[in-house]
Amino acid sequence: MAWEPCSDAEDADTPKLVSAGPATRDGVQLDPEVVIWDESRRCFAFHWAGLLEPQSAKRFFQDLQTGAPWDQLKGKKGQVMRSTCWYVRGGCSCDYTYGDARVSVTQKPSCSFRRTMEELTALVFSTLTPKLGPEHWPNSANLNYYADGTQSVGWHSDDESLFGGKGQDCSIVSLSLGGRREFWMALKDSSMEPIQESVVEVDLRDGDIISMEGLMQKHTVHFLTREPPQRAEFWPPRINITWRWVLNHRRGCALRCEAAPLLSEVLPATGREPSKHQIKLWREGRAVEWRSCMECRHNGWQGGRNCIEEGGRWLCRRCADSAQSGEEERSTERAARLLQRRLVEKVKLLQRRRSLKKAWESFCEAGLRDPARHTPASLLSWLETVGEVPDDLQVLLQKAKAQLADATREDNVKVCATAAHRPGDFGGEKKRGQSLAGR
Ligand SMILES: O=C(O)CCC(=O)C(=O)O
Ligand SMILES: [Fe+2]
Repeated sequence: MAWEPCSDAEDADTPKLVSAGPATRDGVQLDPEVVIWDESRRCFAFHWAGLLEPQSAKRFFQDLQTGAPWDQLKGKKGQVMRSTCWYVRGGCSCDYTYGDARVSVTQKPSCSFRRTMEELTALVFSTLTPKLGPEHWPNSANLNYYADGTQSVGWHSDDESLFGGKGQDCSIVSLSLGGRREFWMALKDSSMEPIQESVVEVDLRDGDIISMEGLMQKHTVHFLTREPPQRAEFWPPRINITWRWVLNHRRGCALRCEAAPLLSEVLPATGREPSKHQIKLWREGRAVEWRSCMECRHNGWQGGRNCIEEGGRWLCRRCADSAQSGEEERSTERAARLLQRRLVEKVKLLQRRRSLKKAWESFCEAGLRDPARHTPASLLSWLETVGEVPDDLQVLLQKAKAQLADATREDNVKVCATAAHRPGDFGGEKKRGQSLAGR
């Protein structure tokens, strides 16, 4: 079964989703990609590429990398699986237990860590869901630090009773900072194992948000893939923050007796027409087999991942994409060049006004006054500061900013991809990856 609607449907009330925002940055609406819209199971997931702008993503990454009270989680053989940290806010003091780990609240988080988390929470939720008052923002966040590609999280659901996600709608909002990693979601079978054919693969990059809402934690599991140790260093560190709403507070927590309103009661109606069943499966109806990709031999899970047959070879999504993307890349480059030329001309034109010439010169404090030597991102940011982005470029501006942000991130990622796609002799793992308890 790929991901068909189920006959034993869940409650069909229109979902009230944090993801219905609508997310808005600088007055411009940012529409997510629908990754999962399954009304029959009440499962919803959305992806915003680059919701955080690269400069703030970078600053928050640095602040958290050095300032969060990380605890290393170790596997049975003593290897570091990842580092974690649990943050509570708004009066909640609950610990978080999952698998065989209990993540205690840091007794006295440093002022600077608290400040960073509060600032980040405010930035993310005022952008993502501007209609939701701060009093309804999530009261907790789980943070993960992955030092390289070997560190990951095994298949699991965040279905602990703390969040009530087995019986009622439960929203989780996840922010990625730093290196790109692959995030997989799948329907789970009766033994909590992922159903391989239903695996949905998403690349998460710096500044991206992915949400899981409704009954995702009841029906699905998710996973952050691991890269083989031979190429671990090609995967830059990544931080992930998943905000959650603790509903069932523990004994001893001041919020235990407070009847918090259900998030669904305070959220505005979705405004989104209930749509057809929509699952982002990359292979578009083509037959898949679970096997080791013949190109990259990525270890995926249980020795493989979904692959399609391409010219007699079985390739994973990433390798099939790079086999087909030559032409696409050229047209993206061409579009970027045309945009750059247009922006240069605009800046030159504006410099004929004395006040704007001065503004441009002070913007170019490092001495690069020739607009042609600036990147489109820099030209755009100056045009924005002087309120001179032409109307017809507004939409393009947002798109270009996202693309440029992506391209900047891709610089890093290209290094990884080159290495990751180098055929190697590191065979897929034959053993099962991580168990749920060992996540
Ligand atoms: O790092 C990620 O993207 C996933 C983290 C996660 O699933 C969790 O913290 O429960
Ligand atoms: Fe999770």
